[in-house]
Amino acid sequence: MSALAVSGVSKRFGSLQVLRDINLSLEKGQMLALIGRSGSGKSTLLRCMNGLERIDAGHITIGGHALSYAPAALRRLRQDVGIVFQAYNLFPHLTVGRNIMLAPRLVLRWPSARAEARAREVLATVGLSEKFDAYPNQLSGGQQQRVAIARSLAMAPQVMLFDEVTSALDPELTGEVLITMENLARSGMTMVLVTHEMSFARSIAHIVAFMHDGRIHEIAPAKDLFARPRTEELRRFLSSTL
Ligand SMILES: Nc1ncnc2c1ncn2[C@@H]1O[C@H](COP(=O)(O)OP(=O)(O)OP(=O)(O)O)[C@@H](O)[C@H]1O
Repeated sequence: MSALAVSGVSKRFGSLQVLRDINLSLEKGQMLALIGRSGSGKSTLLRCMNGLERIDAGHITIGGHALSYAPAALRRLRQDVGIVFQAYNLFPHLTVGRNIMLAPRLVLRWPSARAEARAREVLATVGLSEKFDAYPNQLSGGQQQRVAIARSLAMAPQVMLFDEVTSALDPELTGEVLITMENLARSGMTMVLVTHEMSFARSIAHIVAFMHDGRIHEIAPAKDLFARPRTEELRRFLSSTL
């Protein structure tokens, strides 16, 4: 059974067709990178995967559950699918630990001690155990992004989505987020990431999908896609990113 399956998905915003007949499937522990020009539909596809955007046609299945928009099903989906954005959106007035404990406390209604234990566990996963009592403004951008990842992990998702998570970071901080994501992949997490950084996609993803005009134009194992682009569109895109 796939950890994530997308079949025949289409989506339009008014008269603009943004996604056209998207099909893909990921096994547990696989990492997919979505690449392509600005406006090709990458973020929209990612947002459809956790119900932030509604699809017009097709099906999305996560961990065997079909996506539906009934409120209870959406709540369940948001627990199963974590999403991390370019902006970390940590609450500045709460410590790192409290930021991470918030969703388990409010959504899962966990008692404080259990939420704290979970927060310490996921903070260790991203290599920031010693920052439990720090405030976000005492951390670097890379550290804040790792806290944002930990905050998502606290809900024990089956799939993690990353939208341009390194774009706001200085290049020297990108590496630490990359290591965190590689460790997650090794632990068996299924992941989808949107990125403009080809070196990031090349070094971290198992599978890369090139989106063009709302379609998956090429999809292949990372090493094949970059070494042997099959279409003129991908060749042109890759040379524009050099
Ligand atoms: N909420 C919305 N309402 C209307 N149009 C939208 C909305 N969100 C996105 N779009 C349009 O859909 C198209 C695809 O946008 P999307 O953000 O998915 O592209 P992208 O490939 O992720 O681009 P980028 O790399 O710039 O983030 C664009 O033309 C965009 O302007």
